[in-house]
Amino acid sequence: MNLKRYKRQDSVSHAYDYDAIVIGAGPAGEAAAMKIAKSGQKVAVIDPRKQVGGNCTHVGTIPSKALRQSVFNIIGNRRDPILNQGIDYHQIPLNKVLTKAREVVRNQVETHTRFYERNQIDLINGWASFKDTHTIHVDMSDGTEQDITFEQAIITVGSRPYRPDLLDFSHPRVFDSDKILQMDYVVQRIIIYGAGVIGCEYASIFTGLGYKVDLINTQEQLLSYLDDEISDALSHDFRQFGVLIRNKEEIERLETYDDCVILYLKSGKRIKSDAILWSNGRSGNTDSLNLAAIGLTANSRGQLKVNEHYQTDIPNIYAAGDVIGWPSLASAAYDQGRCAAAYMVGDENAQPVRSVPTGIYTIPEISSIGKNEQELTAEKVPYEVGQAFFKHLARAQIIGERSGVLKILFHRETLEVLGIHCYGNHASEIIHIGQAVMESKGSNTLEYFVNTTFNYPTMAEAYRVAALNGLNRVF
Ligand SMILES: Cc1cc2nc3c(=O)[nH]c(=O)nc-3n(C[C@H](O)[C@H](O)[C@H](O)COP(=O)(O)OP(=O)(O)OC[C@H]3O[C@@H](n4cnc5c(N)ncnc54)[C@H](O)[C@@H]3O)c2cc1C
Ligand SMILES: NC(=O)c1ccc[n+]([C@@H]2O[C@H](COP(=O)([O-])OP(=O)(O)OC[C@H]3O[C@@H](n4cnc5c(N)ncnc54)[C@H](O)[C@@H]3O)[C@@H](O)[C@H]2O)c1
Repeated sequence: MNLKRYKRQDSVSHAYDYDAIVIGAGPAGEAAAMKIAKSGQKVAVIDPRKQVGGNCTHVGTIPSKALRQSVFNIIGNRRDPILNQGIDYHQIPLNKVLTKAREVVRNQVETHTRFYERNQIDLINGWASFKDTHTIHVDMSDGTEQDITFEQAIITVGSRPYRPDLLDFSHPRVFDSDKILQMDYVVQRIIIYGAGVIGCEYASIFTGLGYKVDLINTQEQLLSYLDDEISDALSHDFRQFGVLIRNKEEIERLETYDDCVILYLKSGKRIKSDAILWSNGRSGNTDSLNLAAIGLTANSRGQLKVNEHYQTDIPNIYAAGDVIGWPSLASAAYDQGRCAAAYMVGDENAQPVRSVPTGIYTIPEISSIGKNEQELTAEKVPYEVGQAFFKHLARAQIIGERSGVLKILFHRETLEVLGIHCYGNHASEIIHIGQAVMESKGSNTLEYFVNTTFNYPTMAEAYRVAALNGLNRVF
């Protein structure tokens, strides 16, 4: 254990304005603030946004997921002869499709603001930067400035899209994942540069709206950390929906015009399109924090190093969420923030975040937990596969989800569940049944799924079907 305990001196603590300061009101900051407040300490959260929720609520997870749902509904309506009203979605700019998303953001902000109020957490509206290890300077949104002293602090400033100098993001046809939410004109074609999670999710959204998508991937295959079969299924479906995927390509330059952009690739290819969405990575928001004043440095991606208690090299300063890198998910950010705060208030039994499921909201969804086939093969683990195809499930047929698969990877001798991979709608929900079984000591084997009666008809039944399929392969 590498905990550098910061000794709390009661006589000194009252000399500070706050027991703890949280810098950033995203999921990591919110969770940390709640935990600290519930432990009876005086805490304030600083954020330049007038509303809580962080990038997660305003430009990241929430708007992109709500947008995806609107597009999913549009696709469903288009396929349904009764609901299809002949609307030409090509004529609707993206920022109009976002109407529902804005309502969700509003509701989320209201809900979370109440959490802060009920727990008497002070919200300070401004940019924070360090003066020393116990003083934070705030450039307040009303133009004033103030210095606030604290006993401990946690940095939860999140991340922003990485913007290479090569591109002019002020041009109306050049977007990143924040700016795309304001796209107010109609396009027929779009280039997505970067086929990470954001690039793939937006490829689904744009094809759902009927745009032609050129997806430029700098890697050899889509989302290479996924099980190969799932990654292949995604590539196959993307191509079916009209996405032109170009793997192992790299930008040379981008020419921008009033009515189009032209992307030149190092391989010599050129692609002309109406606009480009750059989705190639993110950087931690550490540059405005004046870290030099406390002797901390961030890496080249603006991220901070922490120990297993989310403590930076400065004992009274912690960090959590996107600013510490892996896994850069809202799901994990919340748990990391709460766990870091637990250590801050002296609870040493808190468990750091280690096992995180993948939930990718392409259309259809992808979700997984545990090892994939490539990893198990490389480790020479004697594993077997059980599969359930959605098209054979009664529930899937009823709701019209014909494409999709659930794969369970298990040890062929002990039957221990080693990995679960799901491709198909509701995958991000379905995965949690398998996750619970994998985490339950003593009953984490395939037998659980065989000996359990599932509601019928359900998507969850896929577990029993896949388990029996897998057992039939064991000899
Ligand atoms: C398009 C997109 C889709 C995503 N989809 C998903 C998804 O489906 N599921 C998922 O789990 N994750 C998803 N993510 C990732 C998720 O949004 C992030 O992991 C999450 O927002 C990280 O939370 P955080 O608390 O670390 O910081 P953030 O949400 O980034 O919030 C940080 C806050 O700190 C504030 N701040 C920055 N600098 C300062 C400063 N100097 N002083 C004071 N405040 C400051 C910022 O204003 C911001 O409000 C997505 C991200 C993007 C971009
Ligand atoms: N459904 C979800 O869970 C979901 C959805 C969207 C985004 N996210 C999160 O948002 C994050 C960003 O997603 P993404 O698709 O932009 O990127 P990514 O992290 O998948 O990476 C895309 C590519 O950019 C490169 N890169 C990353 N940061 C860079 C930097 N600062 N400078 C140069 N290159 C860099 C990476 O090496 C990779 O080749 C991911 O970590 C992801 O977890 C999650």
